[in-house]
Amino acid sequence: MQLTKAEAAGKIMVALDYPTTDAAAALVQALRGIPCWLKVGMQLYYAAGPSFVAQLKEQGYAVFLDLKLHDIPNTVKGASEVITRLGVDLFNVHAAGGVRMMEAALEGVDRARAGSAGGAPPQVIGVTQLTSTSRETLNEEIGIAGTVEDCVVRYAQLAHRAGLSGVVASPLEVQAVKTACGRAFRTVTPGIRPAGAEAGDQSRIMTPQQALACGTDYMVIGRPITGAPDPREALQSIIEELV
Ligand SMILES: O=c1ccn([C@@H]2O[C@H](COP(=O)(O)O)[C@@H](O)[C@H]2O)c(=O)[nH]1
Repeated sequence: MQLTKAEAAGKIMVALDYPTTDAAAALVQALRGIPCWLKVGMQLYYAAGPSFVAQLKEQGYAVFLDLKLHDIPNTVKGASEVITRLGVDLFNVHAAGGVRMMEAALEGVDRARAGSAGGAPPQVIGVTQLTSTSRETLNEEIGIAGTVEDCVVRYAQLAHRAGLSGVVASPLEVQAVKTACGRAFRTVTPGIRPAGAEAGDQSRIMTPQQALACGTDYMVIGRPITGAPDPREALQSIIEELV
């Protein structure tokens, strides 16, 4: 599939993993005009809170709030209701919480929407196995037998059954997830490393080009951009690789 630069940028979610609003705002400023998504994870959200999310939305960005909810259904429902009111485009819950918990997240979205003036609801996706998890960790520490792919597909099927829009998985599992849950079921893939970049704590990785060839819908990319001497240039060169 031939992508335009704007389409390629729209597949990239830049992970704003920073400890302060100022540091995150500086990165956002550096990327100005590139129509990528922005991902706010735990570190930045705990530091900056809802007001920073609101600022990103005011600037016109599509925002993925990556808080990975995992609690009893009633608590997840309440948190999802509040998150929906923030106006984010996408948020996630752990598929390991089970079907009922994931359904509760969607009920929270519906409850927020019932009292609102409208606008598109956020999509909710399920985290399968973290991209830092290797087969050894899965089998020997966590105690789940079988391959990582088997486990990811099982969790994806639970998320699908609950009615979620897709999952977070590594690009290595995209094809298996699509086969099991259908092409419309979204895959959001961290574990992206341009050729030569350090894997760091990520275990299941692919280059942006490989991930695109596997059919990923969105690529989450943090340190290869945020840790680069020129983050804007780093993002642009990834986009060039995809067109
Ligand atoms: O399985 C998962 C789920 C979430 N993440 C998040 O994605 C980014 C990846 O950052 P890099 O610097 O490109 O490794 C980060 O915010 C994680 O919290 C993930 O990596 N794996």
